[in-house]
Amino acid sequence: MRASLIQLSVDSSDSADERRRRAASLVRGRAGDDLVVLPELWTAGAWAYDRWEHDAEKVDGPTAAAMSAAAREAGVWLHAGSVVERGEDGTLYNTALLFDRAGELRGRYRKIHRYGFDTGEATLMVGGDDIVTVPTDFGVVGLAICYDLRFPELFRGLLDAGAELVAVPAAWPAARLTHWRLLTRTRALEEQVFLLACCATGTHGDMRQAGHSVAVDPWGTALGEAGTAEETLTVECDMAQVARMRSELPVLRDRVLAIEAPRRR
Ligand SMILES: NC(=O)CCC(=O)C(=O)O
Repeated sequence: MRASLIQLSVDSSDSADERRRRAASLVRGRAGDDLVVLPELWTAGAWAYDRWEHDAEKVDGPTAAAMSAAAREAGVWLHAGSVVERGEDGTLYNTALLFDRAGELRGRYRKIHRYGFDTGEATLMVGGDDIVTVPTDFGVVGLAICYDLRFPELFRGLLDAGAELVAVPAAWPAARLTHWRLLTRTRALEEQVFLLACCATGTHGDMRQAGHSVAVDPWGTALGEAGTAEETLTVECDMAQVARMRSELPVLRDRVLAIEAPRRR
């Protein structure tokens, strides 16, 4: 299985329309890949809160239309990162979209954990409720977004729902690159999944993005890691490695599901 992570630059110097055109053209250039992944909120900008009301769109809005067409033209599964979704009642969500090779929307995940500690996303958006996995022709894909990386219970839920690969679009700040590196490897290793984490680069909302998109295998080894410029990282994933590792190092079998709280003396 061949996957590409398109590490887009999301910079205050260009517009959502320009980025949409650029992303569509980069996706069309990935014919022959099985899966292509884009970053979090790459149209509006994950840290450009002042753009969200303006750039919010319905789940079948302009980003979905452009990405569906690009997926179909390239014949790839496309994880189109996430968009600022405007729900039926006007509520905003951070929503990831997964299209199949025919451009059909096959997965939609509303980010469960909102970043901001009572500011930004945590106040402007509503969190989702559902764990989402999608069967594909190369394995079961689980969906998570950026800050979700800090919550292992979501990844355990994705594992229990059958995930063999988790795609994580992100807009992680450069200042916390150490956390990004640790968490991406750890989530892949603990769930014994491939983890494809596609981060934005560039600066918007005064926040410099980390870049360093990474593909990690179930052993916790990075198959490839991007730098800090806009670039496409392409890796080969041997999906059979998931079953092999789960059988050769069967730690998941040793889970104790009901751990009692320690007794106080
Ligand atoms: N966009 C995000 O979810 C940011 C997460 C973040 O900055 C962090 O967890 O640290």
